[in-house]
Amino acid sequence: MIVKDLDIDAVRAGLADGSILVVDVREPHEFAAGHIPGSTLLPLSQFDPAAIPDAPGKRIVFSCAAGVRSLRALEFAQSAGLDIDSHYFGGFKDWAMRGGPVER
Ligand SMILES: O=S(=O)([O-])[S-]
Repeated sequence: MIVKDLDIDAVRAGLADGSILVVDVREPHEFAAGHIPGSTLLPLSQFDPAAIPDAPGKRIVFSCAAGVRSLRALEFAQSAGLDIDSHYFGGFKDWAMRGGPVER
């Protein structure tokens, strides 16, 4: 499996220049309580690689609470033959702890 661990600076930069789409694989209630602005929800519990949004020109970056489920999502996506290799290893906990803006 190929894994690129992105830190908060890489995620912030990618969101700022529009080069990434953050796909949040937490559960809906976690997403509703707060998420990274511009991220989209695709819970790992119902993970369907075909449901990963089509984001031309953007790199898909999985994110969860603390990097465990996002790694699983990478595994599922790569098993399905998708060219997705990046996750935010610190996840939303890191984002919120470091003062990243939170959307509800
Ligand atoms: O979201 S998590 O699986 O890292 S706790």
